[in-house]
Amino acid sequence: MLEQRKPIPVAEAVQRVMSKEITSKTEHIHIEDALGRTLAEDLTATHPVPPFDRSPYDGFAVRSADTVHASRENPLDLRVTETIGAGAVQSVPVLENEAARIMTGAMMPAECDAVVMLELTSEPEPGVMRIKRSFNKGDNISFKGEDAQEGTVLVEKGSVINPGTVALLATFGYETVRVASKPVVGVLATGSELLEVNEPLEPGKIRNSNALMAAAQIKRAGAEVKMLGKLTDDLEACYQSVKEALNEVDILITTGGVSVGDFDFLPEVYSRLGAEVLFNKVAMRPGSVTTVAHLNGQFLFGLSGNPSACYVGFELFTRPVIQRMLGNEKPHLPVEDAVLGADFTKPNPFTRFVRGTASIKHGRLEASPSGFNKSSAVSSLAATNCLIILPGGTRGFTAGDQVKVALLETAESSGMPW
Ligand SMILES: Nc1nc2c(c(=O)[nH]1)N[C@H]1C(S)=C(S)[C@@H](COP(=O)(O)OP(=O)(O)OC[C@H]3O[C@@H](n4cnc5c(N)ncnc54)[C@H](O)[C@@H]3O)O[C@H]1N2
Ligand code: MOO
Ligand SMILES: [Mg+2]
Repeated sequence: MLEQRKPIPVAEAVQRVMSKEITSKTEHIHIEDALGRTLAEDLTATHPVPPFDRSPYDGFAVRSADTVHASRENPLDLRVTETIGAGAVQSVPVLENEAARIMTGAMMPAECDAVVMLELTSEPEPGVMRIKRSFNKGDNISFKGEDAQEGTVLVEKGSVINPGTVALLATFGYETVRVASKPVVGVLATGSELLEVNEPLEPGKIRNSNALMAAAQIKRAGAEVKMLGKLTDDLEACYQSVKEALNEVDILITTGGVSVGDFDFLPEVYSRLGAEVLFNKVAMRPGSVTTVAHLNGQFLFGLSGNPSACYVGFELFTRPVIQRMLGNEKPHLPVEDAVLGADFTKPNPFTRFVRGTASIKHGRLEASPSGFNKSSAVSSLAATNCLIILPGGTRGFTAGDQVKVALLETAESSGMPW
């Protein structure tokens, strides 16, 4: 008798995966390699920024008290002590009725408390500057610590390093930074019908697109890929390869062979390995046969062979595990409200994750199915940047309906949205 699988709701399936202990490792990397990696330590201001009071303009540093009576009718002449360029410091004190010529970014002379822009001055004679108005204490100064105070946490652990974060790392002298290690995700495709990408088609065969698609998804999710090749539908070979693969990777993805066919051997492989099968049927389309097993702290994602089902299974179940291993407290896809841009009339008892294209139209998010919509579809995946979530039930949906969409190509993440 064929085993009857019991479908569980998507939220419960995700919960079963995420409730396992998911640990992360960290490593030190060079700042030049930091873009896109995830901080494993808080980025703290190790000194004030700016580190000293400095001039924001090319001009003159003055003592404001000297300028109190300066006006158009009563211009004030100050003797210029020296020129201080950025990187230099004053070499002589600025005494009463003196000013120092100073350039943008240069450290303020200790005795001065205001800066006058070059454009507001004239030079009645060499070595003398003239102003026609008064200045207040603090005018035109970039104050020590105005940008960041020492000890402030500027970027929290778990954040993805962007160019701005890199600027801060450099500012505070982090030549190396502690980041989450990228989990290594192995990809093993199963199926006797599979050809290599460079092989010509033959009757009954297709090229192995899932493995490279999954590899791209793994990279998009922030992890490292280990391509483990493809296998024919042979139980012994599948068992041996999966077993060996587990020694080489943090997470293992297989594609195909998880349904109930005569050559779907993954269920038997999990059983032989003694792995705990968290679920083998999810109330969703596509990807209902997605199976997740767990063995000695390692996840085995048995993604469907059907390309669209494989794609969706990865984004719902594998991505959050990768994100959690990268230290992300909100590891799930962000889900937003959108307006359905086209009819989708075919009802389904299971929740549908329709591959869609979302864009901002007239100030609101609109999402339409991105093409051919079967679980086996590959052609609609290129235009996919979201999954349109259509709840299961007896009715279809029409253009203009309010729907939820899970966004795939944003750096945003969310807490449990299902
Ligand atoms: N009697 C039933 N049959 C099927 C059921 C079911 O519940 N009862 N479920 C269907 C659903 S839903 C799906 S999804 C598929 C899942 O099948 P498997 O995950 O076991 O995958 P395979 O049988 O190995 O292949 C399915 C399909 O995908 C193509 N494929 C496989 N690998 C790749 C690859 N690497 N690149 C591109 N395409 C691939 C394969 O040729 C098949 O066409 O089962 C249904 N059947
Ligand atoms: O698992 Mo299948 O993808 O539901 O269509
Ligand atoms: Mg099958």
